[in-house]
Amino acid sequence: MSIHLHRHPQNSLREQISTLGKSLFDRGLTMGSSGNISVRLDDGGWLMTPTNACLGRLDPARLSHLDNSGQLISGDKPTKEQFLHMAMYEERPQSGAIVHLHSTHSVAVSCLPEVDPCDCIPPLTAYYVMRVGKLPLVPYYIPGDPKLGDAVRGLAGKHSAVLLANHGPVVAGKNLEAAVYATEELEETAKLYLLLRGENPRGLTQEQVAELEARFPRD
Ligand SMILES: O=C(CO)COP(=O)(O)O
Ligand SMILES: [Zn+2]
Repeated sequence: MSIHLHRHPQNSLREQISTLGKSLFDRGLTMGSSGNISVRLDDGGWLMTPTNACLGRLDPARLSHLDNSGQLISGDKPTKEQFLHMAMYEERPQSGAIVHLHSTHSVAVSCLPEVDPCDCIPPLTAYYVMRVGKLPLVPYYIPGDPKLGDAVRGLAGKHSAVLLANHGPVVAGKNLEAAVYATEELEETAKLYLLLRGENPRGLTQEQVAELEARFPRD
């Protein structure tokens, strides 16, 4: 008797969401049941992490599968930030994945009184410019507030990453790996920014930033 193993095209994406979620959680990049991940599917639908799920213990089979209007097709109830993710995708047809975390240093920066709301972290390193670029601050809303979607809609066309005030980063990438790399770069640069606070550090010059943007365009 032959065994026919049918591999659903979503299977590897489901596994990748769970593996990278665990990697982020295991390294302390988000705590408890905070944070959420989504991936856009070829048919315009999405896979999203369920609400109240721990990113360290995702079950690939229970991820929320949504159609292209955001209706749940299968799996557990989606993240309460579903509309935030969908608003970001709407503005960014080139983005295939979004990661939202409560990564500590990024959240700390989101609480500082002196941050420039148009650009929360200066261009300290080349990789920050290459992966993140300018980081606008989104005013505070309660988690899951549909108004968060409206607030990012005006920013996400120009920016692949935004920082939610007193909450955390939301980062888009062309695929999940790219979104995770950018989130990690953002968190490390937030840490550097806090380490160097009060030291008047030299950032990259406008010319150095322009050279990086020409050589390594972000999507
Ligand atoms: O980070 C979160 C809310 O902003 C977590 O919410 P969910 O558990 O609904 O994904
Ligand atoms: Zn959150």
